[in-house]
Amino acid sequence: MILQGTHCTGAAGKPWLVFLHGFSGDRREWQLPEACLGDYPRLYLDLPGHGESAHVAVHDFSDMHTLLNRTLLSYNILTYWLVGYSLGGRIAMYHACQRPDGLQGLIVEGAHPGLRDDDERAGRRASDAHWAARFRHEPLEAVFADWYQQPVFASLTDAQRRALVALRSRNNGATLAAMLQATSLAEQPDLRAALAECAVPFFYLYGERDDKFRAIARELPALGHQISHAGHNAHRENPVAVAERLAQILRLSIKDTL
Ligand SMILES: C=C(O[C@H]1C=C[C@H](C(=O)CCC(=O)O)[C@@H](C(=O)O)[C@@H]1O)C(=O)O
Repeated sequence: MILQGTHCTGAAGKPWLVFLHGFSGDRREWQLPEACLGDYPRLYLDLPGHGESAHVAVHDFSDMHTLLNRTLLSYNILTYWLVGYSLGGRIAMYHACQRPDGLQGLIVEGAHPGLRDDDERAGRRASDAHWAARFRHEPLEAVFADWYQQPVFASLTDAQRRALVALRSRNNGATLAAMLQATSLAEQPDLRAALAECAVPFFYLYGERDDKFRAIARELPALGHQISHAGHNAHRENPVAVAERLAQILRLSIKDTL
């Protein structure tokens, strides 16, 4: 079993860029201008429980790491950069902390490195169990209408919320719920110490209107980049700025290694 994805060819000698979307998204959400990244080979994956990987399930982060490794191998991807948004960023950070062969760099957008406090974990576990029960048993339109009222999405306009609710309601509620709990922030180790020892270049993008993750960026041993005119989902709200920043990061990092 591997994850389904879309792969795009690139210039010889360039590392693969592997994109991991956020909770309730899918591979298609990375609508980044081809002009910025087109000469890199790219793989856009659907995470377990999502898109064309809806039938794929994982039990925990270790299982997700093993599945990602198997998927990369099946695409014969031997050297790559990981680009992960939110849930995809947490999965990418966990993967990087296992020091996988072939990983050249880590770019994370608006993702949490892990909770420090057991009470916080217990609270998050209960909250994610509540959301999971709603995703399993209620109409997705009603659940996502409440989901996008969470503080992390405070910067969204009503029109942006309506568009996201319509888009995200095409998911399978039961498989979303399973992934939400299997890879809940409550189940993720606190990765801060391991990230500080991260053996590859580590970059962290955040939307200028995403107060929560702008603050988290300051705690991390990563080069932080603010994306203007954007909230939590920066690549959706300002794809040009995200693509240009990715291209700059790659250009400068790969030049340094030549
Ligand atoms: C509510 C919080 O966390 C949830 C929101 C963001 C994460 C995500 O992937 C959402 C993607 C989107 O809807 O655009 C999600 C996750 O990391 O799994 C969280 O469950 C919060 O305040 O951190």
